[in-house]
Amino acid sequence: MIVLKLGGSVITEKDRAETLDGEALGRAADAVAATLEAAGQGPGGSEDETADLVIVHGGGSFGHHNASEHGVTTTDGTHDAAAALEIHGAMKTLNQFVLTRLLERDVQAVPVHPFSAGHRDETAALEFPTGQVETLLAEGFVPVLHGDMIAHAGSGATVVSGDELVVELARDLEADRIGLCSTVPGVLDDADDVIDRISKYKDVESVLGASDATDVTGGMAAKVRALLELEAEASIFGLEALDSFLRGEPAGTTIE
Ligand SMILES: Nc1ncnc2c1ncn2[C@@H]1O[C@H](COP(=O)(O)OP(=O)(O)OP(=O)(O)O)[C@@H](O)[C@H]1O
Ligand SMILES: C=C(C)CCOP(=O)(O)O
Repeated sequence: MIVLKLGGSVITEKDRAETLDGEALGRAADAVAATLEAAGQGPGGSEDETADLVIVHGGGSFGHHNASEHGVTTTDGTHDAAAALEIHGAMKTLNQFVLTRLLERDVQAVPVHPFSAGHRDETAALEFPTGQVETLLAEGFVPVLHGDMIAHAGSGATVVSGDELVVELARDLEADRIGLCSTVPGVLDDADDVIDRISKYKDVESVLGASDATDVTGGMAAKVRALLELEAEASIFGLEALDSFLRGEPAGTTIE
């Protein structure tokens, strides 16, 4: 079981509103298709083995810009349905691009829109039932989720990041491999070298920042913090290492 996040910073041009990075998305889709084919789920595969894969994608220049304009974050919500729908709509547009690129490569990708599936309680804890994802996997689909809006008790609707969804899914589905593919080759130290392993937040706190682009969900700092909550190891790596990650090889930074 692999849970893979395709970061919005990879598949879009994050500093230009609603602009896809079609080439990068195509490369990511190629890597996914090749992995499934090797495991027998693609057009040339033997179907003797299967590789369960759940994909989550982030927002990049879809979603973050809209959320920022409406002052909506993971903690500051809105009761304005039009604002919520605009943010959700931007994410669904990007989701459609991702699904199309995967379907073109015979990956049996189907959407799961988190706005219709989960909620946060009064303490902001995320409740995300995964029965639909498990059923889709068992039926041979590749569920494709995305950062989205989510009902939030007492705050209307807030943003849920793809990173939070990765953590929930990885825990519930007992993922063997968890990867965040981002626009950087890993978590970088203050000399811009990739940090090999991270086991404590305080060891790297001083080098962790937000995203360079418009981002309402906390950038690298939020990613590392979220992944450290998991018992299983997770990796943060760049697009050039996606093939290696999917093959089960080390990639980028390992979060223990
Ligand atoms: N120490 C660090 N190492 C690497 N990147 C860092 C670091 N500190 C801050 N960053 C920023 O974090 C960004 C990656 O986080 P970001 O949330 O933009 O990624 P993403 O998940 O790919 O995109 P999205 O949130 O749109 O899905 C990098 O592009 C960089 O600007
Ligand atoms: C901005 C929205 C709606 C989702 C952001 O998801 P992320 O890019 O994974 O943090």
